[in-house]
Amino acid sequence: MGLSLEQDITTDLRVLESHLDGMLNRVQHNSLTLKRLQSFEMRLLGLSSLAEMIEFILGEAKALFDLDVISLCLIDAKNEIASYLEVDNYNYQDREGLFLASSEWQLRHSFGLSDQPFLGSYQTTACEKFFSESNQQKPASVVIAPLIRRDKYLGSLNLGSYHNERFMQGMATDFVEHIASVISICLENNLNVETMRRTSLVDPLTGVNNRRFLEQRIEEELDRSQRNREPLSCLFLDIDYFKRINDGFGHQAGDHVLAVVAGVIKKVLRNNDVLARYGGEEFVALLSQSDASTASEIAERIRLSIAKLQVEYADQVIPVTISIGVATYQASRSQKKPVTEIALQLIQTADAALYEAKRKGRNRVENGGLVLVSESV
Ligand SMILES: Nc1nc2c(ncn2[C@@H]2O[C@H](COP(=O)(O)OP(=O)(O)OP(=O)(O)O)[C@@H](O)[C@H]2O)c(=O)[nH]1
Repeated sequence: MGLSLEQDITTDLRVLESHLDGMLNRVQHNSLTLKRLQSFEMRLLGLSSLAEMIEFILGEAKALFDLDVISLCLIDAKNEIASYLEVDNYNYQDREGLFLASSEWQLRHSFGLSDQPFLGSYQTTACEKFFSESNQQKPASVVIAPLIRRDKYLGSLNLGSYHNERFMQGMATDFVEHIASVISICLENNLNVETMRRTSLVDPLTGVNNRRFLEQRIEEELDRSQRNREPLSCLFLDIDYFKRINDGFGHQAGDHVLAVVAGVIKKVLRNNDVLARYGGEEFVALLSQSDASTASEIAERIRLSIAKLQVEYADQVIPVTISIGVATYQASRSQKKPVTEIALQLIQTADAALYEAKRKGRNRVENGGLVLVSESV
């Protein structure tokens, strides 16, 4: 009797011990998960661009949370996200796991998604939209968590596992809801920052960049041109007799001409060239990897395209011409100077060439040549 009681107690103790071990393991596991989550959040909050944020979520979260598949769907009704990413040279169209949806309803309708995360088995018709990578194995169970901020639906975070039991209906969703809410805050913040960054550097009338942007970019372009020993050309463009257009057709017609002319110049330039409205009816373009003769050819193409324009406004046709001054910085043939000094020289030389073009009768291109040419070369 005494022995059997002792045996019972020993067995109970062993069971208790193993329960305790199990609990300790779970506590350790949870504390590790919590630490990982905190570090994920801290790093996420420190990111300052949309592209960085997308890369971080798609790249790091998969390993961090031991997922087989992850994707991010962002609502981009006004095509803003696409244009921000494009400007940053982020190849969003080929980024595996990133989807831009044109409307909130596209998601809500296709999935019947409420404000709560969906957890459960992968269902082809419903889930395909969120996990539609070409040759990738489809997940067996998924979580689709809406990203919502101030009642606005921003997209969804989609997690998948090849194991059927990883995400099952009825499981607690606090963890994923928490991550989704932190991502939503970061997404909203980054979108606001990107919008502010662009609007403060864009001229609202013409949609091209403003002088502030040019002043930032010209130094970066010169740095690059020095590093790669490549030429950089600058065009100074000014609409001819613009005052007459304003006086003859009205200020609004003048505004319309400015926007049309900016559009034509932009069309002739390459995507990576810089175009900025410098002042009233003046524009400056920076052409990377373009020597003096290439720059003159491009300027001539712009001049011709504008001379051929038929700008229509309020049933009237407004004739427009433009004069262009060209200047080129050739790293291999120039004196070593700080980029701020080169920038100033480049713009001043192009401006002086423009003045020549005006003096010689307008609707023409004048080339001011190379800046800061070194005597020793
Ligand atoms: N409509 C409109 N006019 C502007 C804007 N900014 C500047 N202007 C006008 O642009 C005109 C520039 O005139 P001028 O500097 O005399 O030069 P111009 O008439 O183009 O003559 P040239 O440059 O010598 O061929 C001025 O009448 C300005 O009021 C703008 O945003 N919209």
